[in-house]
Amino acid sequence: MTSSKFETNDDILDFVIKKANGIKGLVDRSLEIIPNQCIEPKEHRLDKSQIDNQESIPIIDLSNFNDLNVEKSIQEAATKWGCFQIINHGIPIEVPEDLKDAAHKFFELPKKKKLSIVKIICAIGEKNEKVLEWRDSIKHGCNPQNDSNLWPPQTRYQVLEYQKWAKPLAKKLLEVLLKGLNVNEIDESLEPLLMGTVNINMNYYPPCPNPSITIGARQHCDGSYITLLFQDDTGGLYVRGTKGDNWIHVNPIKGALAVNIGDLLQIMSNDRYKSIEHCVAVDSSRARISIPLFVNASLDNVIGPFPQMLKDGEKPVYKHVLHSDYWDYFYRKRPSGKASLDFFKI
Ligand SMILES: O=C(O)CCC(=O)C(=O)O
Ligand SMILES: [Fe+2]
Repeated sequence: MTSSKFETNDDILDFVIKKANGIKGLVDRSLEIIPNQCIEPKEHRLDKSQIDNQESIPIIDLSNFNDLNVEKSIQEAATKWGCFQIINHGIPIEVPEDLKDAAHKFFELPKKKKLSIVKIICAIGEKNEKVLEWRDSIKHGCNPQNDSNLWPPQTRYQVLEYQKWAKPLAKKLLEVLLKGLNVNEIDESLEPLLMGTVNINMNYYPPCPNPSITIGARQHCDGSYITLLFQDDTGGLYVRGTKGDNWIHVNPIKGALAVNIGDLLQIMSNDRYKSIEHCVAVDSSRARISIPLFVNASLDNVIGPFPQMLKDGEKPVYKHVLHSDYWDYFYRKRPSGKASLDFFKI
């Protein structure tokens, strides 16, 4: 790496965000020093002393999905952890593997070619901090109103194929989770609320010369109902353990998917299920790919605890708010960890 040719921090933001070169563009310029705009404040870095190798999140075998014990393990994992991995989920191994290869192809395109295709999303920290996460992302909106012709040709076919398998799986998982709340199966009236917006993102974490002072994805909860996450075998995803301040590594398992409970399900379940706080550390020598599928409400839905949660006189923990207002708040405040739920709290 050579020394930075950027004069000011604004130059970096301009290069990475406005000119959409991404963090990969920075790495390709072989900077010797990590730019200030990518140095994560200490309090948001992953504290290695809190990594707990004693705990691990449940691995649930879905070979017998309709078995009541399997349903119970899913509901228990969502209650205790907010996160679990699933194996034998029915998606043929080559489908996510092809998706991963497609992501590499896209992110490793020469800069100009990549930029002419699509805008890269860069995640930036709290308003006044403006620290960039060490990753580049793209989003594929998998909804009737989204036109897949606008997706990169390098990823289009693979994402279409993956969503064919992953969307029904997500729906089935949601159905089991709702069953645990005594909410009926997802019928026509519930489907727009529960699966109104489905997005498949691709995250590319370039190798980082000094991973201890950067963060791939800072501590957050997903704003979804659930997220299905495919990760490659690099490792680096950490979730909150049950002791409050410990972090647990989500060990990559070939072909497995991690399932995260998001804020929407914590709210709708009036705290029965817990959204999982998580973060990603980057690697010094390998680029990492992860592919989350976020199952969300539509922006014009009103979100609040299901009436079934409150029918025996239980007090609501959350108020009803317009889903789009939550995202306005999220992007304005960039809340860390579980603070994303504060907007809904009564
Ligand atoms: O890369 C990962 O494993 C997690 C990514 C993530 O948390 C996100 O995109 O919301
Ligand atoms: Fe996430």
